[in-house]
Amino acid sequence: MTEVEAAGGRTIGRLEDRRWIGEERAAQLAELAARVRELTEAVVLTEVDSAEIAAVAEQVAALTARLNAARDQYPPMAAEGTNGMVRQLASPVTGRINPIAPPVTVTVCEGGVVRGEFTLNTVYEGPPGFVHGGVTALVLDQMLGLAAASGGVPGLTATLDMCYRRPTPYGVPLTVEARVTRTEGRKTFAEAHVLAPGGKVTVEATAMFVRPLFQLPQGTGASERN
Ligand SMILES: CCCCCCCC/C=C\CCCCCCCC(=O)SCCNC(=O)CCNC(=O)[C@H](O)C(C)(C)COP(=O)(O)OP(=O)(O)OC[C@H]1O[C@@H](n2cnc3c(N)ncnc32)[C@H](O)[C@@H]1OP(=O)(O)O
Repeated sequence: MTEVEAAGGRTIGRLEDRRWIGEERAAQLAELAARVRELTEAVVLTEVDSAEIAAVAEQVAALTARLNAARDQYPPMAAEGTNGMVRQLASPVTGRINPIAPPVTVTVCEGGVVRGEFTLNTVYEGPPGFVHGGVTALVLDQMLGLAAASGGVPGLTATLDMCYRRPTPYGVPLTVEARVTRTEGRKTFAEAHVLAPGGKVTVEATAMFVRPLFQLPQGTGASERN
């Protein structure tokens, strides 16, 4: 596969530089990421005393050092999913090995709808009691991009327009649905929304993706499962 370069010659990614990891290791890292997500929320919510906070900080630093004993400079990929798309295991949205990803579980449905299921915890709070709007924008951008990749032309986000209808609650199951509305040459237009329990739309988004002129690696993107 050829090197992928952005305008100006900056290398943005070479799939052959990535480690390709199997199901067993991906599942093990996903388990670790799940524990780190719990840790992250515990940090935000803890009420233990300051001596205990200092002791835990020391232990966490030691654990980080253990993981860094052998580390790569790029996140790993996993073997191809269906649709011939590479699974970006460390996506900040769908990547189950990435502790900052909720993660969103994605399904490509009949009729070109790409559906994501996820729950956000208190770590993602924006206005008190509700999800940060930048977090729903992140999720919507990814889902719109996946819709473009699976039903249109894969590309980079050129525009992303958000419309926040209602506050999005955290701690409850949320659904996001995205689909392509049209394609024009290198441009793919898509729309998406977030649904709270009961089916109320909380956020709507539209986006345009442009296939860049530099060569994209075959199958770059994420599949319907990570
Ligand atoms: C190793 C990875 C490789 C990439 C993998 C992609 C595959 C995806 C697969 C799976 C998806 C997974 C999910 C991902 C979801 C998350 C996506 C992100 O987070 S993307 C990061 C944020 N976005 C950027 O960083 C873009 C920065 N911008 C650019 O790089 C350029 O501006 C780009 C590529 C968008 C367009 O640049 P030009 O030089 O190729 O094209 P020009 O000639 O400027 O525009 C082409 C047409 O588009 C219009 N256009 C471009 N930008 C526009 C804009 N902002 N507003 C309106 N129109 C725009 C132009 O007017 C033109 O239209 P006319 O052909 O004349 O009709």
